[in-house]
Amino acid sequence: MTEKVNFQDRALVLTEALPYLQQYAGKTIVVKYGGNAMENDELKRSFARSVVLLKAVGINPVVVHGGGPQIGEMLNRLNLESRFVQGMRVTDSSTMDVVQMVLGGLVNKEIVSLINSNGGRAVGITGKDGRFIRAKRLKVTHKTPEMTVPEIIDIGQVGEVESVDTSIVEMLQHSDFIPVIAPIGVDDAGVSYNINADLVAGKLAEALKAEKLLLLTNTQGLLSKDGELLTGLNAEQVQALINDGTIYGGMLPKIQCALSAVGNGVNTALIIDGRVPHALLLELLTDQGVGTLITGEHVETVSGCNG
Ligand SMILES: Nc1ncnc2c1ncn2[C@@H]1O[C@H](COP(=O)(O)OP(=O)(O)O)[C@@H](O)[C@H]1O
Ligand SMILES: CC(=O)N[C@@H](CCC(=O)OP(=O)(O)O)C(=O)O
Repeated sequence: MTEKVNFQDRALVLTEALPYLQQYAGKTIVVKYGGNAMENDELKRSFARSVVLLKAVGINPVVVHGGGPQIGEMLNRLNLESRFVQGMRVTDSSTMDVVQMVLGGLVNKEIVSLINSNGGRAVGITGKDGRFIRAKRLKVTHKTPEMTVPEIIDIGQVGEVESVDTSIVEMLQHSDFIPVIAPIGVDDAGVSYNINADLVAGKLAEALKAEKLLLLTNTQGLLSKDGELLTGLNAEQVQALINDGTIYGGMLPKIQCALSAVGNGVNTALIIDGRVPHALLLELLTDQGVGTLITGEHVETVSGCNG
């Protein structure tokens, strides 16, 4: 009897997925997999299986990964310092070497292998491949009320995305591969740039005209100072939360790229908890959407409904 109920529950879950499968069939979903959401092997495996499942049912996932904690760990092993300014890693040339080793090598190939060993066909690239992510040096400034002009802070080889050539990603998608992208860009002179992975995911989602941008991180979503999930915010309210320090560090580029993406043609952006096993499937294919939804009009909390 118990078994019968279980089977019925499973069938219900599958039928519940039908409208979402129909809605997302053939659509591109850009998934940013944050280094903080890669907590353990089981979570990484469940992420890879979710990505493979999405591809198998006709959705086009494009993975952009981070790896901030993994870079930090390697810098530590090499006795090099990790320093951040406004959420961006200060990147001198030795740090850039480590960033390329860890993001383009270790992390990228681990995700590729996990997807492949779970039946998918992933290809890992950085923005230097085919020079598809053109970058320029990110200008960071700082101004206190006492200062008349902002001071420029040199944070080294940190880049922002200047343009994205989508042809290599589209070629992979059309050949049924799953692109797995490390956030490294290059300029005309061949200089490499360390780019925050949220910014790459946002710009790529815009360039690909993606249906959704999903940012998987290690919090439930955008939180207030009391740890409550935030709801119903517009861009101005978000700016106020940045000014009063509620949004800081790694959440800054996340919320900014999400707002930019939905302002530039991506239907919705969501910040979701990547520590929940199969968070991707829960968000996309069930009624149990979780996290903070960002649309053109406002930022809201999704719970019990799919954004
Ligand atoms: N208002 C906020 N709500 C949730 N997290 C926040 C907020 N402000 C700052 N953060 C920080 O942002 C972090 C997520 O960004 P980050 O560390 O870069 O993760 P990821 O590796 O997933 O990109 C959270 O762990 C938290 O420390
Ligand atoms: C400029 C800059 O800060 N780049 C990031 C790139 C990795 C990243 O963004 O990783 P997460 O998504 O895990 O935070 C860094 O060096 O940590």
